[in-house]
Amino acid sequence: MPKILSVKQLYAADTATVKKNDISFIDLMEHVGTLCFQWIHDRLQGDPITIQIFCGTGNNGGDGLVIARHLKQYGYNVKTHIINCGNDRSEVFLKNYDRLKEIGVWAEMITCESELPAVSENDMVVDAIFGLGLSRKPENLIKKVIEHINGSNAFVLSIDFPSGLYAEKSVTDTVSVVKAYHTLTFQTPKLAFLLPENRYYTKTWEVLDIGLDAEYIYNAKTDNYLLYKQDIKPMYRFREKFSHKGEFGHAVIIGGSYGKMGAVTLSTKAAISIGSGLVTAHIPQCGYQIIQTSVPEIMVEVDAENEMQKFDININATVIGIGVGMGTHIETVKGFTEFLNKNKVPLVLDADALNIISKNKELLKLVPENSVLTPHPKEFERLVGKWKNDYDKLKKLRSLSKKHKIIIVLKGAYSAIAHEGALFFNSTGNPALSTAGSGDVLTGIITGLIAQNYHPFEAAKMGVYLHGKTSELAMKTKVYETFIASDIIDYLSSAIMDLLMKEPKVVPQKEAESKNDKKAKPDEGTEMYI
Ligand SMILES: NC(=O)C1=CN([C@@H]2O[C@H](COP(=O)(O)OP(=O)(O)OC[C@H]3O[C@@H](n4cnc5c(N)ncnc54)[C@H](OP(=O)(O)O)[C@@H]3O)[C@@H](O)[C@H]2O)[C@H](O)CC1
Ligand SMILES: [K+]
Repeated sequence: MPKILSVKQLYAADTATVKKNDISFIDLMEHVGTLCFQWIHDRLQGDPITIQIFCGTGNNGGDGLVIARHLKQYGYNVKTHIINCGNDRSEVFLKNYDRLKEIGVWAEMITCESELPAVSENDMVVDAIFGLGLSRKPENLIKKVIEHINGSNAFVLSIDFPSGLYAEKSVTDTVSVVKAYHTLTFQTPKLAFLLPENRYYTKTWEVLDIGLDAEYIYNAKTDNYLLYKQDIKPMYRFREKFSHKGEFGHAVIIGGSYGKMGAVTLSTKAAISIGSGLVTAHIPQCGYQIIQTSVPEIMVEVDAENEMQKFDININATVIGIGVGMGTHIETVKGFTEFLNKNKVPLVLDADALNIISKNKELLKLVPENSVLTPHPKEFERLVGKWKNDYDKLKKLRSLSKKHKIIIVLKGAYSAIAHEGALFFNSTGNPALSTAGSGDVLTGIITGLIAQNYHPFEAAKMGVYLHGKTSELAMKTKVYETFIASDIIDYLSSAIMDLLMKEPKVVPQKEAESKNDKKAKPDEGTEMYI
C-alpha cells in the first residue's frame, strides 16, 4: 500500500539509498533530474517552445539544473534562472551549476525584481525553487518571483513540490506559493496534495519512482496511506458455484421522511446492487409505494406516517445503514436514541443519524465498535467542532475514530478513512460525484458489503474506491454535470470488472519504438484476473 512518508523519513530514505546502494548523492540527483527530463521530453517531443527553469540554491534547485542540462543537450530552447535565496548553496547544486557551465550554459542570476525575466503564457515553466527543504514562507525577491510565475499563465511544472507549499503544515501566505499545473513528486505521495486547503497549488500530480531504498520504505512506520487498485483487489471475494443469497447477508436501510424517499431508494438499490443477499428498507409509511415501485428487488417495513419514530425492526439484520433522508423531527430523535440504546448490530451511520448525534454527543458511546460513519465535511464539523486547518481536521478525525473504535469515512476529493489511528486516502473519483444522492449511494454500498461479511474497515475502503471508480469509468460517455447518483449504481459492475482486470503493461517508450513492427494483440493487458 503506498505509504505517505514524513519529510524526516524522506531525508532518511535518501541517506539509506546512498549508504546501502553504493550510489553517490550527485548520481542520485542525476538520476532524478533525468527522470524529470524524460517526462518532459516524452510530452514535448522536441517542441521549440521556451522552457524557463527557475532554480533555488538547494537540492531542488540542483534537480532543476540537471533538467536544464539534459533539455539543452536535446536541443530545447531553455532559459535557466537562479534565484538568489541567500548565501547557502548545496554542494550538489554547485556541482550541477558547474556541469551546466561545462556545456556552455550560464544560468542567469536573479538578484532583484528588475531582473525578473519575461515569461509568456506560451512558455513552459519548471519550478525548482524549493522542495522538501522549505523552512519558512518565501518573502521579498522569492515571493516576487513566485508571483511573477503565477501571473504568467504559462504551464507550470513543479519539481517535487510547488515551491512555497509545505509538506506537512499549512501555508500562511497563500500568494507566495507556486500554482502549478502539474507536480512531479518523488517516491511517495505527499499529504499536502490530498488536502482541500492546498487545492490551488497543483491541479494534478504524480509520483515518480526515483528508486529510493525499498527496504527503508518497507520498514518505515506511517499513519497515512493512499489506496490504489492493488490494495483493494485482494479484498474482493469471488462467489462459489453453490452459493445462495442466504450467504450474503441481510442489509437493512433505515431512513426517509416525507419528500426525502429518494435517499432510501438510492441506498437500498446500491446495497442490493453491490451484492447484499437481502435488503429491507425500514421507512415511514408515506414512502411505501415509492420504494416498492422503484426498487422491486427489496423488502419494506413501515414505521410512522411521515417520519421515522418507532424504529422497531423485526428483521435479523446483518448490518443496518441508518440516517439517509431521515430528518431530525423530535419524534425521530427520540426513536433513534431508543434504537441506539437497544441495538447490537453493526451500523453504517450517515446524514441525519450523524446530525442527531452531533446534537447529543453522548450517543456516540452507544454506537457499536467497528461501525462506519460517513460524514461529509459539514457533518464532520458538527460532530467535532471547527478545525484550524486541514491538518487539524485530520487530527480530529484520527482521534474520534480511535476514541470510539469506529471507522470514519470523511468524504471529499480524497476521502479519508480513519481506522485505529491511521488514515487511508482514496485515490479514485472526480467532481462528477459532487451530486445529490452520491452519499446515499455510498452508504448503501458500504452497508451491502458489510452484509456480505466484508469487515467494516474493508467495506469502507472497497466501497469508497468502487464508488469513486464509477465516476471515472462513466466519463467515456458522460460529463461531470450529467452524471447523477443513479449512474454510480449503474456503473458498479464496470467498477468491479475494472478492479479485476490486469493492469495494461506499461512499455517504456524506447522499447515500444523498437518493437513497433511487432503488432500488439488488441486485448493485450485486459485479461481477467481469474
Ligand atoms: N529523496 C528525494 O526525494 C530526493 C530529493 N532531491 C531533491 O532535493 C530536495 C530537497 O532538497 P533540500 O536542499 O533539502 O531543500 P530545498 O532545495 O527544498 O531548499 C533548501 C534550501 O532553501 C532554503 N530555504 C528554505 N525555505 C526558504 C525560504 N522561505 N526563503 C529562502 N530560503 C529558503 C534553505 O535554507 P535554510 O535556512 O532553511 O537552511 C535551504 O538552503 C527535494 O525536494 C528534491 O527536489 C534530490 O534531488 C534527490 C533525492
Ligand atoms: K519545486
